[in-house]
Amino acid sequence: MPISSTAVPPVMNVPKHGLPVTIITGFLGSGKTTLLNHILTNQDGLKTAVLVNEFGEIGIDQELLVKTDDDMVELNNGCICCTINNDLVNAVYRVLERPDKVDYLVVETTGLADPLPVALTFLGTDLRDLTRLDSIVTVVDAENFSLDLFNSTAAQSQIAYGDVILLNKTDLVPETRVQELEKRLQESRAGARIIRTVKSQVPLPLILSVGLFESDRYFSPEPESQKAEHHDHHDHHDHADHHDHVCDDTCGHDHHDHGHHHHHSDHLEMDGFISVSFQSERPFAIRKFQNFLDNQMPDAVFRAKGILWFEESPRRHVFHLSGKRFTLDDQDWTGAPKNQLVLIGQGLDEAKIKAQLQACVAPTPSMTKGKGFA
Ligand SMILES: Nc1nc2c(ncn2[C@@H]2O[C@H](COP(=O)(O)OP(=O)(O)OP(=O)(O)O)[C@@H](O)[C@H]2O)c(=O)[nH]1
Repeated sequence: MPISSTAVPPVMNVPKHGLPVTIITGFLGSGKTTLLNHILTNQDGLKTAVLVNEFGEIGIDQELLVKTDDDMVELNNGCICCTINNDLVNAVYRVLERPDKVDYLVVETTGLADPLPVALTFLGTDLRDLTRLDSIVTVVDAENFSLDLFNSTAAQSQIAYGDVILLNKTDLVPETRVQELEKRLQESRAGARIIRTVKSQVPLPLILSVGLFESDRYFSPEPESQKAEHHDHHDHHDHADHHDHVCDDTCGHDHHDHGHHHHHSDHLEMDGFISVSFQSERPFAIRKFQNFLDNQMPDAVFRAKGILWFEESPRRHVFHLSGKRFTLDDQDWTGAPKNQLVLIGQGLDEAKIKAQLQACVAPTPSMTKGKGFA
């Protein structure tokens, strides 16, 4: 890869320009964290810093990412998708100012993020001179994808701005479906490099340091293919230079009041998604949790992920649900066992779901005394 690995100069002399950046985007559960793990385990001597932005109060992704020294930088769970964002700018500065040289930066957005404002954060602030936006990589779930995905503007933008599109989870669908999706993706994002993957396994030279990002597309006269759809997405570097949190109209959402300060949850409500987070210091009773999954969890839950602890098992269980499919993989605990679970979907009744999950928690041993349990 064309990235130098020269001896580390003293911190003040580290050239701060030109850190290559790849943005990983893609809808909920498409395989972004899986891709990040693939990158981190195959980075081949490069020092890759990672910024992860999650939707939900609990950061599950940090539990799911492979550990590579101190390469991981977690970004707050605040939304980085809605406007030029100081949190993101500050996090990138922290990466640039590290004493040990970082060769590459990968930013994973939430599954509900529009990647364009994230890109504009790199192009429209002082970061423009310190970083080099290499490409936007969009991960698509071949099993759950549809072009009108939940009427989510973010989901559509993810496709529209992908320089590389990984058509992932191709193991879960027939070849005819893969071909149909390839055709549709090609139509909606002419010129993108589309790569079929299973478990986001892609040769890294195809996605990193590829120089596919064309900033001209973002700051010059509107490209034909995007004209109708993204009319508002251009010539916003003036706004960006202000580094403020006032939402401009770069985020693709349907804002009517452009002057107001805009909290991140507003637009997520527009797309109708909310997240419900649950934690407990006591394990679940496995049959109760099974009952929750089978009979109580609303169909509107599209994505769930968690680290689960069951009374009946000494293992740590990693739980994923995407669409209708769920998996439960077991591992050894590294820290003290506990339950951490995030559910994301449209129109969820947060209080009800929390109460249902609370009812899955196994009674403390003292409560079962005298009831016939050993
Ligand atoms: N069968 C199959 N499962 C996959 C594939 N890629 C990822 N998965 C699984 O899909 C689930 C979601 O993957 P993640 O990488 O966590 O997805 P994500 O895009 O980071 O999810 P969010 O951060 O919630 O948006 C996990 O259980 C993965 O193991 C694939 O190609 N095939």
